[in-house]
This record gives sequence, C-alpha cells and structure tokens, in this order.
Amino acid sequence: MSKLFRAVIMGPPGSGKGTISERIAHSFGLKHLSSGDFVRENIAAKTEAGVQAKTYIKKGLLVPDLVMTRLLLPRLEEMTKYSWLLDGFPRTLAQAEALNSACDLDVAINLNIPLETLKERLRHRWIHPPSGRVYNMCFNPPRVQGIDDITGEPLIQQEDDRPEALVARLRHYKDVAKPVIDFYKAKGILYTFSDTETDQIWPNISTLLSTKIPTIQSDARCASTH
Ligand SMILES: Nc1ncnc2c1ncn2[C@@H]1O[C@H](COP(=O)(O)OP(=O)(O)OP(=O)(O)O)[C@@H](O)[C@H]1O
Ligand SMILES: Nc1nc2c(ncn2[C@@H]2O[C@H](COP(=O)(O)OP(=O)(O)O)[C@@H](O)[C@H]2O)c(=O)[nH]1
Repeated sequence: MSKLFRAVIMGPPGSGKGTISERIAHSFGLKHLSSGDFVRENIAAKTEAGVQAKTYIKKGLLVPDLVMTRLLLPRLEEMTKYSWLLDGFPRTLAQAEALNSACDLDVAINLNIPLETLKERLRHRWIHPPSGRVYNMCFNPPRVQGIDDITGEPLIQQEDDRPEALVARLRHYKDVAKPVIDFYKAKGILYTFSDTETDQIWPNISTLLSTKIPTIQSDARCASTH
C-alpha cells in the first residue's frame, strides 16, 4: 500500500497555524484539514455532533473530546487516499491518543511564539466566519478594510481574541498542550519552531518538509507501480 504523508500542526491561538498550514498546503499539495472548519460545517449542517458542539462554542469552551473525535475521525477516514495536514486537532492528550489509534503520523509541527507577539497579532485579527478566512490588519490586510476579499461580506473580530480573554486562553492552552507535546516528543516526531515572525519560521518548516515529503511520495509512486 502506498505511503502518504500525515502531519499535525500545533500552537497557541494566534501562533500562525492557519497561515502556515495554507503555505504548506499550497507548496506541498497536501490537504489542509482544519478542526475549526469541520466544527463550523457540522454546526451549519446541524449534525448531531454539530448541535452538541455549538452549545460549548457559544460559551467559549472547547468541544469535549468525545464529540470532537466523533466529528473528526470519520472525516479522516474519507481522506485515506490523500496526504494531509491537520490543524487544530489534537488539542488534548485524549484526542492525540484517539488520532494515534486511527493513523500513523509522520510529523508533528509545534509553533512556539512569545506571548507578547500572540497578543499583538490577535488584536489585529479579523475573520470571515462563514469561510474561516483570516486577515491581519498589518500582516495580510483585506483589500478593503473590514470586508472579505472573496465574498465582499463583513469581517468580524472574535470576542475571545480580545487581550482580556486571551491570557486565560493561553494559560489553558499550555496546560492541555503540554502532555500532547510530550506524547509526540516520545514518538520522535516532534519539530518545534520558535520565532516572532511566520516569514522567519516558514523556510525552516519548508526545509523540513522537503526532506520528508519527496521520500514518502516517491515510495508511493514505487508502490503504485507494483
Ligand atoms: N480539537 C478541538 N478540541 C476541542 N474543541 C475544538 C477543537 N478544534 C476546534 N474546536 C472548537 O471550535 C472552535 C473554533 O476552532 P478554531 O480552531 O477555528 O478557532 P480558535 O479556537 O479560535 O483557534 P485559534 O485561535 O488557535 O485559531 C474552538 O474555539 C473550539 O471551541
Ligand atoms: N504581524 C504578523 N502577523 C501574523 C504573522 N503570521 C500570522 N499572522 C497573523 O496573526 C493572526 C493569527 O494567525 P493564524 O494563522 O490565524 O493563527 P492560528 O490561530 O494559530 O491559526 C492572523 O491574523 C494572521 O494573519 C506574522 O508573522 N506577523
């Protein structure tokens, strides 16, 4: 059976997971799977998991592990033919263990960004909720201020991106992410990138993935000819 590339990207809110995932998907032709997008799709489609998830999100809480894995793992099963990068999942050790039972990962990317940088970025983050598109008024502004480039619809700022909510979110992130980071470290697949700028981190991630992905895809080509 051909070997496909499987990676996860982790980091606190505002660390650049979405931004870097888009670059990886674009440069390496992987599918970018965002847990936040899956949650929003399920809420819009009013699936059972979506209805449950909504009650937590409305309160600004994480979706419980069982609801989250029920929502996400079937989507991964639809992706067995593709190489993918998963963004926003796992966030807890229970999620990491559930993912580990479903598939073998090649790489776990961990973004380590200083707190002051995160606060500054999220202060300027604007999103288009229906699509999940993300802007930053300094780093990647929309063409027209406050308006989504593609649909022309208004952009919003999320309540929990405000500085007061952020400190608590970051503290919570650290507590739940630590065991996940240790889990991937023990497996020997953890790669941590530390900097204040995505543009500084990106070449290092790109170099790492160039060493991993061609090998895997050429194995896949060999396998598929037999
Ligand atoms: N792996 C997960 N476990 C639990 N809840 C999740 C998970 N992924 C997404 N969610 C829920 O969906 C919401 C939206 O997720 P999304 O990743 O888009 O945004 P976010 O929490 O603002 O993340 P970030 O600020 O890191 O981009 C989250 O706030 C959370 O309630
Ligand atoms: N100033 C600045 N903003 C960035 C940089 N990288 C990403 N951003 C912005 O910071 C915010 C958070 O990035 P995002 O990719 O949404 O992070 P995520 O929460 O980890 O998915 C967004 O508004 C991005 O446009 C960077 O290097 N510098």
